[in-house]
Amino acid sequence: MEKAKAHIDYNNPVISIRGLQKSFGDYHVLRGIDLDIFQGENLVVLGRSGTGKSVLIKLISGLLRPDEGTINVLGNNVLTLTDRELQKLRIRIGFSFQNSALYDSMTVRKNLEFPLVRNRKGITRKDIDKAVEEVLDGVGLTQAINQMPSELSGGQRKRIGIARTLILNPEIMMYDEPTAGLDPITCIEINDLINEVQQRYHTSSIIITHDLTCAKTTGDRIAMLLDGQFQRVGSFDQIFETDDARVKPFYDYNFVQ
Ligand SMILES: Nc1ncnc2c1ncn2[C@@H]1O[C@H](COP(=O)(O)OP(=O)(O)OP(=O)(O)O)[C@@H](O)[C@H]1O
Repeated sequence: MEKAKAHIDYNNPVISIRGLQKSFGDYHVLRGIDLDIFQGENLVVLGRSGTGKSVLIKLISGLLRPDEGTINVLGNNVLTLTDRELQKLRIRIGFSFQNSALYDSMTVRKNLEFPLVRNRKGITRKDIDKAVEEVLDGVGLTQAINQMPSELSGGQRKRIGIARTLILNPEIMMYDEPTAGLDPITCIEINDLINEVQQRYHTSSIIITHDLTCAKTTGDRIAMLLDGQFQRVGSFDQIFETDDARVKPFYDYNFVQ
C-alpha cells in the first residue's frame, strides 16, 4: 500500500540527542550521535549487526547511561530523571521488540487487558472493554479477541503485540526488527500497519531494521549508523545515492520492492 502523507511537525522534536557517546570496555560503540525525531515522523535506523542500534534505544529509554552527550525525550532530560520519573516516561513510549512475546496461557483479550490493568489504576471494566475493542480494530484483528496466541499466525501475533503496546496510547513507538522472521507477504502487512499506526495514533516512531523494503515503505527519513555515527540521514533515495563502499553493499545485497 502506498504510504499516505505523514503530518510531521518539524518544529517539535519528540526526541533530541546531542553528542551521544557510549563505550563498552575498549569498544567505542557510539561515537557522537546527533539526532532529532520530529512529532509524527517515522525514522528508520539502518545499520549492520553490532553497530549499536539496540544500545541507542536503551540509552533513549534510560536503560543505559551514556558516557557523553544529552538525551531529551518528550521534554524530559532523560539523564536527570529519577527511576520513578523514568518509569512514567517509559509508559509514554511503546516498545515493539522481537522478544516481546505474548502470554501463551492468556487469550488475546487478556493479553491486551494486562498492560491497562497494570498501568491505569482504577480503570473501569467498561473502559477496558472499549480500549481492547478499539485497539483490535486498529490492528484489523477484532475477530481474534477470544483466541489463544498459539492459534494465530506469526503476523497476527505481531499485530497483537503491537496492539498491546498501542493500548496505552504511546506518543512514541519503537519497533525493533518488526519484519524479522516473517514471510514477504506478512512483511508487507506489518509495514502497512506501521504506517497505519502513524496515521491513526499520530505517533512518532523509531524503526530499527535490516530490511530495506521495510525502510523504504515506512521511513519518512532514514538514518544510517556507520562507525558509531549517523553518517547518512535523509530520504531512502538520498542515503543510497553514494559510492561509499560502506553503504553500497547494504543496498546491493538486499532485495528492495
Ligand atoms: N551491556 C553490554 N555490555 C557489553 N557490551 C555490550 C552491551 N550491550 C551491547 N554491547 C555491545 O555493543 C555493540 C552493539 O550492540 P547492539 O546490540 O546495539 O547492536 P545492534 O546494532 O542492535 O545489532 P543487531 O542488529 O545484531 O541487533 C555489540 O558489540 C555488543 O556486543
